[in-house]
Amino acid sequence: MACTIALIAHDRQKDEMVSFVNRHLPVLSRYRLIATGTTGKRIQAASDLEIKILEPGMLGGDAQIAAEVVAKNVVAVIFLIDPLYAQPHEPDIEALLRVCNLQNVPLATNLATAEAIAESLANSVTAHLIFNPVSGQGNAEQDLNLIRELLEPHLHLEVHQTTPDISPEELAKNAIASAADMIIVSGGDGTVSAVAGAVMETSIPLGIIPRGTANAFAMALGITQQINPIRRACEIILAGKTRVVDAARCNGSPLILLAGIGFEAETVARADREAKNRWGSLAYIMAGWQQLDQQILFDAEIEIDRSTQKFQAGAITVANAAPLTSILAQGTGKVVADDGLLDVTIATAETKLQAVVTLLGMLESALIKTNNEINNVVHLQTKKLKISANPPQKVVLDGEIIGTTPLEIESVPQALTVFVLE
Ligand SMILES: O=C(CO)COP(=O)(O)O
Repeated sequence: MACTIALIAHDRQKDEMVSFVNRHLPVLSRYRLIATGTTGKRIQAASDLEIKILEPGMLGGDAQIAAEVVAKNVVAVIFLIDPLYAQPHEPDIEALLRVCNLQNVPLATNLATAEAIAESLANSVTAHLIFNPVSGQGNAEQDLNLIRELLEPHLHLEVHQTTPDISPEELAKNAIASAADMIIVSGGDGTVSAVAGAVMETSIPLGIIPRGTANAFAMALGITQQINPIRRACEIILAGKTRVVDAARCNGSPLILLAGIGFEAETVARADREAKNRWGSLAYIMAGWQQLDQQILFDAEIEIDRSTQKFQAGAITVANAAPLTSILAQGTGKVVADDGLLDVTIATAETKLQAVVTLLGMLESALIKTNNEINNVVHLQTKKLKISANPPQKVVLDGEIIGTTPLEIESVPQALTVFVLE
């Protein structure tokens, strides 16, 4: 977490420290702040800044800050020293100054240098990385070290790891609240979707470092590759080129890839964690083969613009973005991620002609397309729709089962700014 600033002032410099902090609130609020005991309390009383207060300097506070510097957590130390007074804990002060020099951490011991550091921090980029350590099949510790090695020389990186108790969405909301210049998510599609849900409509650019099983969103945007995917993703983020793409909401949850009921949902439900670990993305395909001859039909009802149509279906997918490999979403070819439309693909039980006739009533608000190569598959595009099924069907949303039908899905055009290759 090399995104911490340490604040320390000797007694006759404390007023100076308080007014320095108040002058630079917008910059300082973007960082995690730590301070020695009395300094921290003075700053807290004079501002709304969140600050971690350590022991008073005299009781080892400087030594605690030195330990954070050694742990590479600190991006700058502002230490307003009293040059006219000898402190009883001089050895601790010397140790702190020494480790800053050893670790090459910017260190201000007077106000003029503190101002120069504040100006430099105001011009630097703070990135919050939301990292899911249990995504995919790689070695999470090695992956995180590589990401830090690649990104930290260029931006102030604050790393937040997801745990069973702390969701990626919660971490993303905290990052937004601390005015992050960019948010980077590293994990599988579920983690990317949760973070994107918090980031959508904020205009904070989103970097994606895919480390999941399928990485479908990164694939759909062309920002992943087989060889060195982490290195490639970091290079794309550092290059700074962004693209604005759509997102969607499904029953109030974020949707960046697709919602599926019937075949797609049953397939995901079958590809359990053990299978995914063993087979990687093959797990989805294998589960699909098993599902194919067991798929039962259901009565579906689709509502678009208050017009409702009923038919028998085996699978329905509603895609915001989808890689070319996601066959069921690609009714007529490429799903376009920035057209403001959802791509709905319906595998019906009837002949395609009958299905098109059934759905013709929707033509006013939805565009119906068909692909001659695939029988019984109808494709349409719309901004929003409702789907219900009888019997109720499992629903998969961006790779995770979220419950059962009914569904209400709405496109949120131009909701996400994502770092991309071109
Ligand atoms: O003595 C200090 C640093 O050496 C400052 O400590 P306090 O912030 O607790 O006064």
